[in-house]
Amino acid sequence: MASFQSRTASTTHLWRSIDAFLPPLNGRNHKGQSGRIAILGGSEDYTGAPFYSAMAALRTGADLSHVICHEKAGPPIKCYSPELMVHPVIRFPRADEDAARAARQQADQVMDLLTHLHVLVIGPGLGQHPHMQRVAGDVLARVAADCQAQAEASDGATARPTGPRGLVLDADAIRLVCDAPDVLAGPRAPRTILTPNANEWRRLAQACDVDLQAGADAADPAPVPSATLHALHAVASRLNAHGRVHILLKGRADAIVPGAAPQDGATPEAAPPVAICTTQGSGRRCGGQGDLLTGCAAALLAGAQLWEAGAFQPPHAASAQPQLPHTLPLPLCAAWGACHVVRLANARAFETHRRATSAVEILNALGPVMEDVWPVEQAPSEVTGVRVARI
Ligand SMILES: NC(=O)C1=CN([C@@H]2O[C@H](COP(=O)(O)OP(=O)(O)OC[C@H]3O[C@@H](n4cnc5c(N)ncnc54)[C@H](O)[C@@H]3O)[C@@H](O)[C@H]2O)[C@@H](O)CC1
Ligand SMILES: Nc1ncnc2c1ncn2[C@@H]1O[C@H](COP(=O)(O)OP(=O)(O)OP(=O)(O)O)[C@@H](O)[C@H]1O
Repeated sequence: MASFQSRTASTTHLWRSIDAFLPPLNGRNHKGQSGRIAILGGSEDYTGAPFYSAMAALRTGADLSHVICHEKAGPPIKCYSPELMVHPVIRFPRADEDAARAARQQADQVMDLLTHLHVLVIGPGLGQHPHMQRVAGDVLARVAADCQAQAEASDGATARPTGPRGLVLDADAIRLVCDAPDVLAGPRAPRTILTPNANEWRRLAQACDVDLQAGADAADPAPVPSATLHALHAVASRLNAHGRVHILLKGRADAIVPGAAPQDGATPEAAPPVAICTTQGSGRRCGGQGDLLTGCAAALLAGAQLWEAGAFQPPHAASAQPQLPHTLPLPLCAAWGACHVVRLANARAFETHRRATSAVEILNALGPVMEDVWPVEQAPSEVTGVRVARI
């Protein structure tokens, strides 16, 4: 197998791109304009995962965070935080009910909740119960089809999208893609970031008929071996040949690779950009960290897509919206940014909590880390000035 021709995006370029598309906090935008996120997950067994994901989205700067979950997961998640909007609309069908019909009806309810949202995360705590998988699979297929249809309808017109145009798929939602590898194949499919861990990656590669042993070289000194990057590109391209799907493989170094059809005779500059995140975390590897990553990625992807749509009021009344300094794919930047801040938050939480570090401490470190990495710019005088009116 030929070695994979890719170019690694520089950290500075990734950082600057995120700096440009992070929603400005200048008092000129209204609630929801900095990102409306939903998490579809949360089952009888797993209620922490969607909580971590939804809260991480808020801590990364999204305005509104919804959790759409199983009816038995709703009450505990509501008790964890008053900040989340929790919709426990999934319930197991009764014995006398047609299971497929019940799943379709519940997927209808979910679709209604997704109207006007920017990014949907599917997977945290979803579990493998056939009914949860069926509802989530139905929603995934419909979001993908709606996004494609809306994009086609708005070609040459100004029609506005009504559902999420970005997806983050994790954990048991990756099974949905393994079961239906064509679900995201459209040229205008939602921009999607898949975030498999090592197990999920093996399953996904197998479903896409990509051999992880091909070209493997145990002596490859790179943080992410060339053969792995090649396989990531092959899987992402199998899922979508138009560059709409990115895979973020989590591990000692995180690799983010876009899919696209390789071009014959492409110059090195035209090679697909990949992002590698080796930011120092800590040795602590507690459950829930992947869930935090999904929420961060969703918030950043929402910001990127809103920036692209020109949705933000510029920082100052007379200024224009900042331009992206580099032409890196937006999901690549969002995914790298999420890896970077979650690793930094892990390290920061570990400084205090050491062996007791858990996902909640990492969540609490996210805000300070965001401020360290992308400080909120000095607000203009029109919003900082305090005037006391004397009557
Ligand atoms: N508090 C919560 O509610 C949490 C719920 N979670 C949910 O739990 C469900 C199942 O997650 P699991 O963590 O069991 O499934 P995984 O597929 O992540 O792990 C299954 C097994 O593989 C092992 N494993 C994990 N990462 C590995 C790696 N890099 N290399 C080698 N082996 C590895 C694990 O030790 C485990 O025994 C998902 O729905 C997930 O969303 C998790 O996200 C953790 C937190
Ligand atoms: N060996 C490692 N060293 C350093 N960081 C790691 C390592 N493995 C994973 N990470 C980081 O932890 C984060 C979550 O990855 P992880 O593999 O734990 O996901 P997960 O198994 O899906 O998590 P969850 O417990 O939420 O289901 C990623 O951002 C990754 O950067």
